[in-house]
Amino acid sequence: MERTMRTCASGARAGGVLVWFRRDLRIHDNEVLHAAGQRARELNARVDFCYVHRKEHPGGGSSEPWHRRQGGASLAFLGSSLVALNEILGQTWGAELIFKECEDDHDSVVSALAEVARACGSTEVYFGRCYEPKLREEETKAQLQLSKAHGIRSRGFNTYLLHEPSSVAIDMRKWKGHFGTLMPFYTACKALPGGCAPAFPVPVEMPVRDESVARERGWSLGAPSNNFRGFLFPEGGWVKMLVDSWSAEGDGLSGHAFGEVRALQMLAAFVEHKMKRYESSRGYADARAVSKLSPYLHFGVLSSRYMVSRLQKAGCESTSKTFWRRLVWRDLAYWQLHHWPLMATQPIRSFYCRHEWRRDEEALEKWKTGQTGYPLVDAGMRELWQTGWMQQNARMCCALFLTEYLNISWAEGAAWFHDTLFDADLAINSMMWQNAGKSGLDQWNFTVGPTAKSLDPTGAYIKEWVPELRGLPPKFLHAPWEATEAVLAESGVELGGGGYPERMVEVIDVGAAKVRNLEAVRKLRKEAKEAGFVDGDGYDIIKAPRGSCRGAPNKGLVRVFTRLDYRGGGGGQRGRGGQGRKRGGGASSRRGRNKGGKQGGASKQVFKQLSIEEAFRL
Ligand SMILES: Cc1cc2nc3c(=O)[nH]c(=O)nc-3n(C[C@H](O)[C@H](O)[C@H](O)COP(=O)(O)OP(=O)(O)OC[C@H]3O[C@@H](n4cnc5c(N)ncnc54)[C@H](O)[C@@H]3O)c2cc1C
Repeated sequence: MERTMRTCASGARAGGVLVWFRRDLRIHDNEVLHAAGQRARELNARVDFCYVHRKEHPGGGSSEPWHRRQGGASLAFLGSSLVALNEILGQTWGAELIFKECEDDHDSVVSALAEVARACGSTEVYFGRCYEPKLREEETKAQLQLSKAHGIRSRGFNTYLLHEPSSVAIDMRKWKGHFGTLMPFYTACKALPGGCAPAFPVPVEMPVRDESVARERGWSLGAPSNNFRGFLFPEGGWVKMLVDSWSAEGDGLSGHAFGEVRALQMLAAFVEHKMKRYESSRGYADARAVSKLSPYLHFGVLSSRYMVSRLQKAGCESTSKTFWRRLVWRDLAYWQLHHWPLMATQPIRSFYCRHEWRRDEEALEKWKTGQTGYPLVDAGMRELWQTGWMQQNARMCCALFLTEYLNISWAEGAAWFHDTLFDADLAINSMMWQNAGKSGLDQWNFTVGPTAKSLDPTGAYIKEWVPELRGLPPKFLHAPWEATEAVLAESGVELGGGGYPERMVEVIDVGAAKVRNLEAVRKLRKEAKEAGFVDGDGYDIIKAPRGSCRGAPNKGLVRVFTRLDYRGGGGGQRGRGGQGRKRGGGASSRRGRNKGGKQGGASKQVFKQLSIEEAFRL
């Protein structure tokens, strides 16, 4: 990045542009910065930069202690990213990031913005659009009130996604398969005019002020970092452990662990060293072939559009089709959130709200704290707690353990992940947990069982996160209960008592546990069938939200993928004894699956008897 210090000509008139950073905490590929710089030059004025922090995290709302609050871990990542942003603004243009804290309501955000704008003499506010329902609402309100009450113009830009969610509609005249999975979405994205816009370079010049507005007013600045740390890390302990675990992440990379410099270095290192191995090795829990870029993407420290252009140059589409589509999955999650704004808590297949989940606080707590007695699950959950991150197949393994084996609601799991993940992302987390709970658009057609060796063939991952088992010979690491008393004694391993926990009683027989869950799903689907939510071929039917597709038959009633074992057929999953489908292990490619026969089938008859309103009131 080229560094240029450019201050505003003395005597510049008031009337500048305030850049309101949100989920675009970077200076590379940021259209907001280009537009603001250009506009300020037209006005012969200055650009100022601010971040408005709602005291409650946007995903939150609970009154639990700070560190348990929704989004707690990702809040730590946010704080560190703001420190890094302030540093890079200073280094690049000699600018500062004004940090303004306010209450957790839209009016307070608008007041804070207006106060900063007034202090800076800004008459316009430019920002990157956000796509979570609460944040969308926030910006709509801000634009209206800034204009009406304060005479401040505002402009939003898409700095976050490859495609605006509202612009993508699946063409059901051309797509004959299931609705809402990756391929029809990807096809719809590719059909959009203009495709994905090119990435913006870092602006060479930026008209910024000489003096510090924040210091004059006694407001916080990004630097010194204590301002953020004092606010965001009040308890040390857990949060400090998370931040330190990422700061220690070396890979020979230099600089701040959380800013865009690090993200760009990580992307370059991924392309050079890991991309070729992604197809074959992405499924290992030890993260040897994945990018670990998720928190940077979540907060917009890394631009997804820039990432695509970098991957394109590196020939990713042919080297790793799966990685090439990862950011399409990300867009798909936001498209789902756009159309199902309540999907963090409400099943997309609405009738799955009748699923009889178990309520069992003790079991849930054991799962959260990595004390289930299944080493792979416990390793994942402990890594999550200690680092705020877990590899995708490990996430799936832990998620399926909760939903399919313990029959505890996906919503409980989603809430815990949302609190403890560094990359906690309302859209992606909700999509994945809905799928794990079978109420999402894409019921997972596989299982990653709690003893699946494919994630950790040598047991090194288990050894790292479950130190109680380190002495065991590798062949027993996934199932220590299979070791004889003599082997346990020789290895210095104790099961139960003060040692590693015995398996939870309800899942000692994993086969029976899965059958319990299968029966619960079949029961609710029986009722759903009577109500007309299941078509003649046994597929679930949902009503496609307005704007999500074109040309859907049956007044927008569309068929969604439904597992074979739910439809009454044999095992709907490949693999035996809880093994993952294949080593690469993703949730995608189910060859032939999406060619799903005729749309609607016999359900047309059923729906004739029930009005749509009646059906969807159920
Ligand atoms: C139960 C569960 C919960 C999850 N919750 C989150 C979450 O809150 N936030 C989050 O970012 N990811 C979530 N994921 C998706 C995925 O596990 C992570 O994105 C990935 O593990 C992050 O590691 P990475 O950056 O090395 O991924 P890579 O494999 O290197 O992929 C690169 C990027 O692509 C995107 N991506 C990858 N997989 C997916 C996916 N399935 N859906 C959408 N985008 C994807 C992410 O932005 C990721 O950083 C969840 C997965 C599961 C099974």
